[in-house]
Amino acid sequence: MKSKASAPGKVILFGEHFVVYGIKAILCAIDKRITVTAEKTKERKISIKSNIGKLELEKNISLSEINSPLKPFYYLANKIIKNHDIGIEIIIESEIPLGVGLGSSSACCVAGAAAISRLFADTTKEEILKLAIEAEKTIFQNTSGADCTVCTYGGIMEYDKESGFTTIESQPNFHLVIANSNIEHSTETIVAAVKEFKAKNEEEFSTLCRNESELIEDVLKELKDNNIKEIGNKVIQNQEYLEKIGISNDKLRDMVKIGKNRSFGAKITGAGGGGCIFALTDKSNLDNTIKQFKDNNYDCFSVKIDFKGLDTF
Ligand SMILES: Nc1ncnc2c1ncn2[C@@H]1O[C@H](COP(=O)(O)OP(=O)(O)OP(=O)(O)O)[C@@H](O)[C@H]1O
Ligand SMILES: C[C@@](O)(CCO)CC(=O)[O-]
Repeated sequence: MKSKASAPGKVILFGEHFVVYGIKAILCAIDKRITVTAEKTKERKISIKSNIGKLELEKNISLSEINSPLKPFYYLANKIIKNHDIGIEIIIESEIPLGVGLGSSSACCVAGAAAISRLFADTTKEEILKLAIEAEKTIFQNTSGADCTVCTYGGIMEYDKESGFTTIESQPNFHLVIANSNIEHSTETIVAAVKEFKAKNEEEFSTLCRNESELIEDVLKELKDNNIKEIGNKVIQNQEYLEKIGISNDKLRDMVKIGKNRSFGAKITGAGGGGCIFALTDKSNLDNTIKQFKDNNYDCFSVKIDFKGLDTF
């Protein structure tokens, strides 16, 4: 028997990094997915295959001995099958570029947790999310949990570490144009750099947290009225806060400038340091925004909000 699950990637619209320190963020799932297939095998091994590599190991190996990006899958498989006299084969297929802020790791953890656990039981989304966050912590200990949450439930939501998520019901009709700097980042490293910035600039950081929090409350109001122009202005404002905490660079700044030319606003999304920016558009300026990026030789594509979230089949 095979068990298959897919989960979407994500874009953080507002509040990355600050969310790690308890501030609310607004994020949405996007229509690019990772699909994981899991199958029980007679050979008592855990075998994982993906476009980024392969891993085949016995059960019950200590995680500290595993130095592979496929570690979250090993963690999930071992946790779930360790007391069963079987092995497991896991296959990963991805439409989400890796390490560029679009939530490839969370989509992997959510789809992996669902595909593997559902070989044995009808796990709920809540149980799957809990497993996925545990798995993500094997590569990124300090995760706020925001990414796995939106990859599980889909749609657009507000999220904070303490209260979890609330779905935003207005279902805005955005088109997001994503431009990729093609500079890979490690989320863990950038989050650690922000922690250092905070330690050296406590006062400035708490002012920025307050500003971000106010900005997010304003955006939540604008979302109710679908006021895309004003939301675009808030995107521009949020980018300024990200500049201040040091997660931007010359290439990202150039991309944001180009993105702003025709769209309602543009900013980094996710950890930064490299990765992607998005430009907020609707039908009226989608094509012109894409053209701006292409004319300047930047890789770009448009995405829409995914309202489905985790899918199992
Ligand atoms: N196709 C894939 N196959 C297997 N594992 C993958 C794949 N894509 C992503 N991953 C997992 O996700 C990790 C990349 O996570 P990272 O947090 O650095 O980037 P991201 O999730 O794309 O960006 P962000 O967290 O900023 O949204 C990889 O090291 C690997 O563990
Ligand atoms: C940078 C960060 O805020 C988002 C990464 O996609 C980290 C996190 O929320 O875990």
